[in-house]
Amino acid sequence: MLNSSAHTQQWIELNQILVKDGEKVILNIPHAKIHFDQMSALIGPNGAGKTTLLKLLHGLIEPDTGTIYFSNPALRKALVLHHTAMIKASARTNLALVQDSDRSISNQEIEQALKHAGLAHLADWPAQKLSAGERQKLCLARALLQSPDLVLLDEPTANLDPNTTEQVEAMMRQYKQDGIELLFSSHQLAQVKRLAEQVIFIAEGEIQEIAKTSEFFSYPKTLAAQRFLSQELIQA
Ligand SMILES: Nc1ncnc2c1ncn2[C@@H]1O[C@H](COP(=O)(O)OP(=O)(O)OP(=O)(O)O)[C@@H](O)[C@H]1O
Repeated sequence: MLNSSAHTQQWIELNQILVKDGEKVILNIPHAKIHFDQMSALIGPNGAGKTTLLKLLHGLIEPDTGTIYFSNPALRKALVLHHTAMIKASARTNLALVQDSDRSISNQEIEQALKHAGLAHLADWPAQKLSAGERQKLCLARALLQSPDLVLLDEPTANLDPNTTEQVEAMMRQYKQDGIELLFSSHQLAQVKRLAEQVIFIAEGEIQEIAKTSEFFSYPKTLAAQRFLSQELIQA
């Protein structure tokens, strides 16, 4: 049984989860309980199942078998995927799309969100012309407008330069300070050490370890994690 720290309030419990594509098993999680009082990072090799797990936790995809329990069934979740499509319209219009699903979001809140994301000067700019970093900030702002309790982020700073990475990380820290729980996937282990208090390590579709970040990097328990980390050290 995989269990993250036991003294927390919000958690998600996965039981007998299988996600398949035809005969191919993409996720196989007999049991895991993930607590969300800490910023959490989802790490693992390419193709391990990180994006699929984020989509599953969000509810964007259903498991083939198994159940997912939330400590709070009304938990509001937002998902920021690595490549988010933009419609051919301004940054403001793309942000305002959230009003389609939540009519209570005011135009004033849209303007505030643009400002907080540092995008006020680009509000009328075509979204397709935004840089990767500006797009990502827009996606984070869009997630925040949904008043989520938990934000799931898929590689939030992939392809971003160090300065923009820092800005996105600052937004993530701010979320956390505002009481929003965060789970992000990343291939940047230095970033994971900087931001995350808890690591969820996944390999070959299976959650192998859930541990405090410092413990995971100092004393990885599973062979899969030891191999993963030693390869990273060789590549560094
Ligand atoms: N819609 C899909 N249909 C079929 N197979 C899929 C689908 N989505 C993902 N897969 C497969 O599931 C496995 C896990 O993919 P996933 O994108 O979740 O991994 P990941 O850990 O996020 O990878 P990466 O680090 O490379 O982004 C891969 O083998 C992938 O090819």
